[in-house]
Formats: sequence, C-alpha cells, structure tokens
Amino acid sequence: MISFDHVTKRYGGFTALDGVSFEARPGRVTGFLGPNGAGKSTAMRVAAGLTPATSGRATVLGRPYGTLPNPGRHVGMLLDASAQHAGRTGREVLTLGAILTGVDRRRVEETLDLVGLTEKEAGRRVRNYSLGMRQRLGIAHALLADPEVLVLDEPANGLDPAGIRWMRDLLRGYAARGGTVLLSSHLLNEIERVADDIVVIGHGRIVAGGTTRELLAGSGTTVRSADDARLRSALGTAGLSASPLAAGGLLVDATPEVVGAVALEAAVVLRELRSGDGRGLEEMFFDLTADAAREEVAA
Ligand SMILES: Nc1ncnc2c1ncn2[C@@H]1O[C@H](COP(=O)(O)OP(=O)(O)OP(=O)(O)O)[C@@H](O)[C@H]1O
Repeated sequence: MISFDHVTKRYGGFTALDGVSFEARPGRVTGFLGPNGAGKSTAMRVAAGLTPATSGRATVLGRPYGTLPNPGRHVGMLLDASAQHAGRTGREVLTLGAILTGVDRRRVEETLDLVGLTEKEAGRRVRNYSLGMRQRLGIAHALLADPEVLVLDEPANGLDPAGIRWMRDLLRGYAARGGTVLLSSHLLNEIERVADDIVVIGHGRIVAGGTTRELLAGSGTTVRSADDARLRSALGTAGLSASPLAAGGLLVDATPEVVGAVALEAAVVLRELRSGDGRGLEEMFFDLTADAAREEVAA
C-alpha cells in the first residue's frame, strides 16, 4: 500500500504538488497519469523519500519510506533508468544492488532472466545499452528483492511492442500475487490495459481517481430522440436525471437499457442510444487535463 495524505510540495514560490491524496492498494496496478510537468515524478520521489514534502505525508506499507527497515527489500523503484552507472555491466549493477539490500546473489541471474536480458547483454557495460535494455535493467533492479511494492516512473519508455506486452504480463502477475504497483506512463492505451485503478493529476492536483472501469464507464448514456423535451420529462417522472447536451440530445445518469425502456413507455422514437463505455482513456484524459493543456499553450 502507498498512501498520499494531503501532500504539498513547493519549490520556492512554485507549487508542484498541491494537497495530493490518494492510495495505491495491494493486489492492484495503479496508473498515475498527467500531462508533462503535472507532478507525477515529484509525487513518486516524495513517496521514495528522495524529495521531502513541504506538508502532508506519504507512506509506503504504513510508514514514511525512510523509516522502513531496509526499505530496498520492501519497495522496488524505477525512477530514472538513465541513472545507472554507465561504466558498470548490467550484472555488476544488479550484484551491487543485491549486496546493498542483502539479497541472495543467485537472485541476480533469476532477475536477469525475468527481464529477458541475455548472458551477453548482462556482461555489456550500461553505456552501451539501448534505451529498452536500460529500462529492463531498471525493472530488474526494482524486482531484485522481490518487494511487496513497486514504484515505476515511465517503465515502458523505450520498450518495443514485445517489451510492452512483457511488462504488462509481469505487472499483472505481480499484482495478482498481492503486490502493489504504482506506475506512471504517457501510453494511455497501455494504462487502460494494465491498470486496475487510475489517478489523474493536473497542475499538482488530483483531478480524478477511481477504478479504470468506473472512470471509463464515465458519463452514463447519451440519447437523441424525435422529442427530447418529452423524453426528458418521462425520464424525470421515472426519477432519472437527464441534462441536455450542447450538440443536441440528452446525457442520462442510467444504463442504455433503462433509458430505452423509458422511451418505449413514453412512445418517443429514438435516433441514438449510446453508453459512455466507448469514451476511452484518451478522451477522458484530455477532458480532465484540458485546463492544464490550455495554460501550457497560453504560457
Ligand atoms: N527540483 C525542482 N526545482 C524546481 N521545480 C521543480 C523541481 N522538480 C520538479 N519541478 C517542477 O515541478 C513540476 C512537476 O514536475 P514533475 O517532474 O513532477 O512532472 P511530471 O508529471 O513527472 O512530468 P513528465 O510527464 O514531464 O515527466 C514541473 O513544473 C517541474 O518543473
């Protein structure tokens, strides 16, 4: 479990995080989304004890990261894949990690295997790694101690399609065994596929959060009919709230089946009946972060 409780982070006069509260729960993958500069990395750094919060509290497994005994054994982090020592080989990076966290050295070979770095690649210096290989090494480092919690900032960055699928399966399997995963990504399709829960941040504030299913189910049913005023009144009589849409039609807080039944009862001819399901994460993301995007353009 990772908890943010009213976390605010200021850099001088600039507020990077503004009262951020959310949880990433065990057995689930939580996708952390937001435009560039929204505060995702800052929040992850606060959770990892690398950046102190100005106010509020972030805890991992019930405690601030820095107070966990041997935190490296419980929490696997990938915050910047390019931060590995370029002069060391992949195997050396992991061996050092194993020594520092007191993990059995055999785990190094297991982890290399797990992330698909070959014997030859593991012996190559990190400066000669491709971006995708660095990501795999970073993920291997995070998994080394088989921790209960994973915090991954843009882990899919630089992975090829097979690598992205591999990572998805890895994270799903990890969560299925009870692990907690918090991951940020700009690959919305991927988040839609891998995340159980989604948290959206814009300008340092949480603008939406919930299960992926809830968030994508979004906004009820869109209906257009031959007589929207009569349909709206019939829906009102049935106790359902309906609001007129700017482009015509109504947005109803009910399933398409229920709206269809009310229309049939009221003998109103329907022209369109559509659930919010098809809205997609991309559309939701742009709706929720539109203010942030507009301000960026204006700035
Ligand atoms: N050390 C720092 N000093 C001053 N400002 C900072 C510092 N670190 C981050 N910021 C600012 O805080 C804001 C949030 O940055 P952050 O890196 O958390 O965003 P992000 O959501 O991870 O963005 P991206 O998607 O581009 O990685 C940005 O405006 C950034 O410039």
